[in-house]
Amino acid sequence: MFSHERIIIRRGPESGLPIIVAVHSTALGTALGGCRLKAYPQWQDGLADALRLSAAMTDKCALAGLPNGGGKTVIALPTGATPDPGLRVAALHDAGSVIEELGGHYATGPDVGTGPDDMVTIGHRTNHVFCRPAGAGGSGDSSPGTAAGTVAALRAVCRARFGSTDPAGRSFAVVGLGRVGGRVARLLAESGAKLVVADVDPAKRSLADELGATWATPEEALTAAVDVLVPAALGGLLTPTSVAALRCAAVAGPANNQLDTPATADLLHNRDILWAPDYVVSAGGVISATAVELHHESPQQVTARLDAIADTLTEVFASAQRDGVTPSAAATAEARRRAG
Ligand SMILES: NC(=O)c1ccc[n+]([C@@H]2O[C@H](COP(=O)([O-])OP(=O)(O)OC[C@H]3O[C@@H](n4cnc5c(N)ncnc54)[C@H](O)[C@@H]3O)[C@@H](O)[C@H]2O)c1
Repeated sequence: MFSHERIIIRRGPESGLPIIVAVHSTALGTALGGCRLKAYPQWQDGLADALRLSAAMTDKCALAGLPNGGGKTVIALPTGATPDPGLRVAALHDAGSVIEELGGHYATGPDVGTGPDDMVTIGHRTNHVFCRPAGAGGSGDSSPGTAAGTVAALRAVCRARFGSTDPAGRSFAVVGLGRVGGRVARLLAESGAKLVVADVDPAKRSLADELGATWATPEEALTAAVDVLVPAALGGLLTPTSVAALRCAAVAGPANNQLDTPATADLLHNRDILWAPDYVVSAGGVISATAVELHHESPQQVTARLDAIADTLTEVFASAQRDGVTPSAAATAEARRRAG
């Protein structure tokens, strides 16, 4: 079903590249969604990405309790192309001009292929942009917020699965020790959790040693006998094959798009492994990125929003159990209820 409010597709006048801005919903407020700069076999593949990701942002914002809807910008590069700095600036200016035309119905931030510095460039054409570097008046790195929201989510998972929110004495396998995963591992260790950690980058082993965690290969961590598996690297970790090999009671982490297909949520459910939908768990990033720049909220309000991720998950788990559906289905139903 076609459900998007507005889609603009334009050959950028400065770059000549396809600029796609999809506004899925403004029912709750300004649509939010990052600017993706990526190579696609056909520009239409970029359009498909913009449609899918903008709809997902509507669900994410609704479940994060934000007064916002979902949108997305895609700058579609030809396959194999790496834009020179001049073309990159031109493309970001083109995207900014389209966003400005939307008059505040949509605001953008970083996504695959763009970062906080690029938001400064987009900001030459529009003020409807967030997550600029802290030195440029923005909120800077969103990963501390994502990590804090993830830990709140893990507490809700522990309550649902083990009857207590306390991670002390519980075991967690953290796969990916990057900006978010490294912080999550540290916060869990400080709470007295037992950790197995993994990363493809051997340099991350020093963090494992510092935290007193067991270092493992990503494959070993995935199938470790732990209470909770925490995916914090790339998406697509949960497949029919990997789910069959899991030895954890729950899976909850910040990695985006953890399921290879939506049907894998049923496989987890059938194995009685509690899966916390990733777009609920990882919402701390968009919450913290927009709090200062768009919503002018105090640190206390931001903390309350991050903590509320736990309440949302608790509601999702309860309604899933009540209705005999997966947490994934319950989260989608709740998002639709909130976003109208
Ligand atoms: N940064 C945020 O605020 C934010 C917000 C929402 C969601 N996320 C998602 O959280 C995940 C982590 O984000 P990040 O910002 O920490 O990224 P990052 O690039 O800083 O860290 C990713 C880490 O995973 C490791 N890694 C890559 N492939 C791996 C594999 N196969 N097995 C084990 N480790 C592997 C990398 O070496 C790196 O240390 C991503 O899926 C991201 O989309 C991040």
